This record gives sequence, structure tokens and C-alpha cells, in this order.
Amino acid sequence: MMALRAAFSQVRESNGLLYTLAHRGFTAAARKGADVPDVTAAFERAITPDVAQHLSDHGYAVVDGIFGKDVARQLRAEVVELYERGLMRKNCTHLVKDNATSLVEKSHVHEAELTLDANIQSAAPLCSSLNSDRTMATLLSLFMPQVTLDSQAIKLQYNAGGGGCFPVHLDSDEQLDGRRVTAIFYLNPDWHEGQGGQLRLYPFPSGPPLDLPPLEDRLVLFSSCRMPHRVMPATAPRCCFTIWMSQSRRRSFVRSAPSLASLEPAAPPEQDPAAAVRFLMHPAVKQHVCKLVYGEEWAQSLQESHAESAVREAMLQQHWREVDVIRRSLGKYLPTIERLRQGELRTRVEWF
Ligand SMILES: O=C(O)CCC(=O)C(=O)O
Ligand SMILES: [Fe+2]
Repeated sequence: MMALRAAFSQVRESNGLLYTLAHRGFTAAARKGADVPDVTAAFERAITPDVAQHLSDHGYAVVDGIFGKDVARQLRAEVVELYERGLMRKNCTHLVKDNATSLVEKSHVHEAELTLDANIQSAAPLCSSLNSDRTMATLLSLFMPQVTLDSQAIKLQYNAGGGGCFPVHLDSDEQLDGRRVTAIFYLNPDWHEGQGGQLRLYPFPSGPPLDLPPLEDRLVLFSSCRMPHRVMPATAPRCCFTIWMSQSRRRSFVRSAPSLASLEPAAPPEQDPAAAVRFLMHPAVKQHVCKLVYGEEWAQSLQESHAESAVREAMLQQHWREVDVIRRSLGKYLPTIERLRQGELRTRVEWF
């Protein structure tokens, strides 16, 4: 542990630019009369080797009490202010069909990307200062040698309630972009069960879906490319912000997408069940297995997240066509998939 801490200080000291940016963020917060929180210390307390180990082994980790109540309230106030000043945009689901992308608005969910917009940065100085601090990415890279997180982006979200939610999705595709770790900070004091809005993770096949209430001052980390998740309908306003940490420099070393045929075991699943499980758990295959296993729930979440429209219908039809194709191409593995679903087969998942 001491050796790791020493290595961490060296990394930090060699990166003066990040410190300057973080300091500018704090100065802006201070000008507004806010206390100046020590964000670096908060991240150092939060991202321990144990947290990184849990993230690595299970694909997610939860840390409560990140900044303390006062800072959490300041962060929430910034998110609410951006919403009330009309500086947020409706979040959209992207439907890619016949080489064209249509955007389908999610009901009630509003967002602002801080990274690109100087106006929004100055309206939310504390949130911006969090994104300028690289401690979280540095520590995760140190404790999880599978990833080298060298850039990050932040998005603020205001869900106005009234059933606002997200469909089941992955945040990223490792063939297409560098996002590897999603970190969501929740900012909802006095949350109670009846308000919904839980983050639901699907850590298949390690366990059943897991509901995490969006509690004030809670941080949830998970694998951007390999952890399917959704947000349950929220009946009350719900605030959070997300930091996506990416490995941009090593992207070119990421293996290219293998074909299903090249991964398939030579022996049929009855003869070599272990090889069948390995095949089904390959990240390129597992995402399809999840879509099949949670097909109904996936469809329902698409319906709940968007108002009725022709594009939503097209999205649902596309979903069911995909599920059908997956079911047919994985036909001989269906009994193995069912056993995985029942938790009868133990297997190690590579989450990163
Ligand atoms: O609001 C949340 O809890 C998660 C939002 C989400 O999944 C996303 O922005 O991609
Ligand atoms: Fe997401």
C-alpha cells in the first residue's frame, strides 16, 4: 500500500497542468461564496484498493459519503440551477437503422455536457472542478492494471420525475470509443423507495439484477462497456452527474471485433460445457446473451423511457428482431444460457 501511495504522488506531481485547472475551478467556487472542498482528498478516500478490486471482480462498486452533505447540496444546487435556467437539453436515445441515426427524446430527462461548454462550466463551477481533478482516474489506473484512464468527461443530469427513466443500455462500445469506467454521483437527499429512480445493474451471470437507490453523496462505479444498466422510472425530481473515464491513447491496441464463428468452440456444448461458457462470456458474445436473457425487461424499459411515437415503435421492432436473431444463432447454447441465468454455473467475467 505504501508503495502504491508513493507511486501515486509521483504521478500527481508530474502533472502540474491538472492541478492548475482544478485550482481555477475552486477559485470560481470560492468567488460564489461556497466553501472550497478538497476534492482530491475526497477521491483519495473513496478510491481504495478494495473498491478497485470490487469493481474489477464484479464490474461495479458503490461508495457512500463521498463529499459530505454540504458539498453534495452545493453540487445539487448547481444541477438544479442549470435546469431552471434552461441550460440543459433533453437526453435522446440514438436509433441506428439503415445507416441513418434518429434521435428519440427520453421523457423528463435533461442533461448538460460540461466538458465542451464554457457557459455551462461557469454556471456550475464546483461540478467543473470535479472534472478537472484526475485523482479518481489515476488511482483506478494504478489499482486496475487492465485500464489506463487518460481522459474524462462530465455530464450533469436533471430528471424532472413524472416517470423519467433510461432503457437498458451499455454506455460504450469498446470497438468504437475509449470510455471504460462510468462514475455516477447521486445527489438526492431524503430519497425513499416510492420515488423510484434506482439505478439497476445487470451483473449477469454473477448475480440477478441489482437496484441501487440514487442516494445523496453516493458514488457508483461500473464498467462502461460491459455492464448493462437502466434507470427505473422516477416519480420525483432526481439529480446526478456522471464522469466517464476513458483510455484514449491505448485505443488502437484494443482487439478488433472477432466474428462469432472464430470464437465458437469446436465441440458441442454437451461435450465441453466449460468451453461453451467461455464462449458465451466473451465480451463480444456476452452483450448479446444479456439482450436475450433480459429481452422482455429491455423492451419494457424502451417503452417506459420514451413517449409513444413511430420511432419508438421502430426501436421496439428492431429490439425484437435482434433478440430473434440472437436466439437463433445461439440456439444450441440455450440450455447453457438458462443454467447461467439460474446461477448454476460459476464463471469468471472479465469486466474490463
Ligand atoms: O442516471 C443514472 O443513474 C444513469 C444514467 C445513465 O445510464 C447514462 O447517462 O448513461
Ligand atoms: Fe448509462
